[in-house]
Amino acid sequence: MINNAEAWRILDDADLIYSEAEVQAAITTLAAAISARFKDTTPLLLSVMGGAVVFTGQILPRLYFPLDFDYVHATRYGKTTRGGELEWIVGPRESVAGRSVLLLDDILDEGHTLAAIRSRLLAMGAAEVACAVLTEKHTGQSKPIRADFVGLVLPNRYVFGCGMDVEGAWRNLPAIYAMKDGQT
Ligand SMILES: O=P(O)(O)OC[C@H]1O[C@H](OP(=O)(O)OP(=O)(O)O)[C@H](O)[C@@H]1O
Ligand code: HPA
Repeated sequence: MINNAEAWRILDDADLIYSEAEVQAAITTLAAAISARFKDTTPLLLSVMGGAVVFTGQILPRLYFPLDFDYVHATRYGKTTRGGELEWIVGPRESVAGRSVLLLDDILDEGHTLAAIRSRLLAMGAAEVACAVLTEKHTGQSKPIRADFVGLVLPNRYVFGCGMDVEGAWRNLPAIYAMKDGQT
């Protein structure tokens, strides 16, 4: 991980994109939309670790329907700000067969992570796979997947906070920041 001084420098230089209050309002709105869609379904919620940890913890108590909960762990950015090959750390368990699955993640960026997870779940027999993301980045490029539920739209910059890390740091911030242009 980057050192303490570097982490503070990145935060000092960053631009606030969404305040904590805006994030909380978006999660409340998302929770209502997801609850309306799944109230008769009892889906399996799968949190995509580690970035989804904050979003998952904040949205779960606002979801008003019976659900099963589990997680997968996959990464393709590691401690960098550029995506690479997807590395599986914990895959889905066999119990997804026949289930309606809702993936929760912090960010849909280029879309390769959620697309790969969805493919693997469908290959394991999941009946349907929907995606809810706290944020989606407007990359200007086509993506291999669409999210069914999107909380907040992001500019095409490297962001951090609310579960999203910059070189391992600052997942714990309650608001969302963008790194100063040219810093990545
Ligand atoms: O749409 P994509 O371009 O594929 O990027 C999105 C993914 O990138 C981040 O994960 P990361 O690989 O950084 O691992 P992390 O969850 O441990 O931060 C994030 O949590 C998403 O899962
Ligand atoms: O902009 C980002 N920030 C943090 N993590 C990410 N994973 C994909 N894109 C990003």
